[in-house]
Amino acid sequence: MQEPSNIAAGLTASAVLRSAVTDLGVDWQHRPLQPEPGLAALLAQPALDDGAKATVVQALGAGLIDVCIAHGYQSMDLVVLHPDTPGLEETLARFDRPHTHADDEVRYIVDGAGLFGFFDAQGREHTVRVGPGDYLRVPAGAEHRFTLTAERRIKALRLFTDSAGWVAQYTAREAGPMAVDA
Ligand SMILES: CSCCC(=O)/C(O)=C/O
Ligand SMILES: [Fe+2]
Ligand code: NI
Repeated sequence: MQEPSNIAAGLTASAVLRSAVTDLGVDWQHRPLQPEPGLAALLAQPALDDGAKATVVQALGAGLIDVCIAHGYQSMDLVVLHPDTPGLEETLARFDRPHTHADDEVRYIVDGAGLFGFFDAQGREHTVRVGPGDYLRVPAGAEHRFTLTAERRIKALRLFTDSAGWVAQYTAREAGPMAVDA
């Protein structure tokens, strides 16, 4: 049984993190995921073929139509990363360096977990661990980075205004490796 002081400390830390991330313009919500059994079975698979990815987007994308309308997102896809993803570490190396994007970075996590780091004006990093049901919208130009937890597994819907090229523009910030045990 946690001591009340620890519970209070935990709640305070969470509120401080949420406040810091929100102050950076990041929209961080929890939208509970309630997949029907067939979809849950798909999400439980490590890898998905294109047909299965399209099924997931079709089933869960409708729940995000409000943000598509509010922010003009035109397309959606599903990113699937798992331990046997070819070139996984090289892919992660592209995103665990502080960077920005010319477009919003919008992710709805539907399986697995990930870690986003956000940098404030004082150069402090605020790390958010996301899991199923977590929705994040990182506004264009907001400095961040991303990696996977030790589980090396995530499935996330990605919403785009323009999916022409999801390019990371690296900033000059020096940052050590992200702690993956968050
Ligand atoms: C799970 S999204 C893959 C990482 C990515 O697209 C990005 O830009 C992270 O900052
Ligand atoms: Fe990014
Ligand atoms: Ni939930």
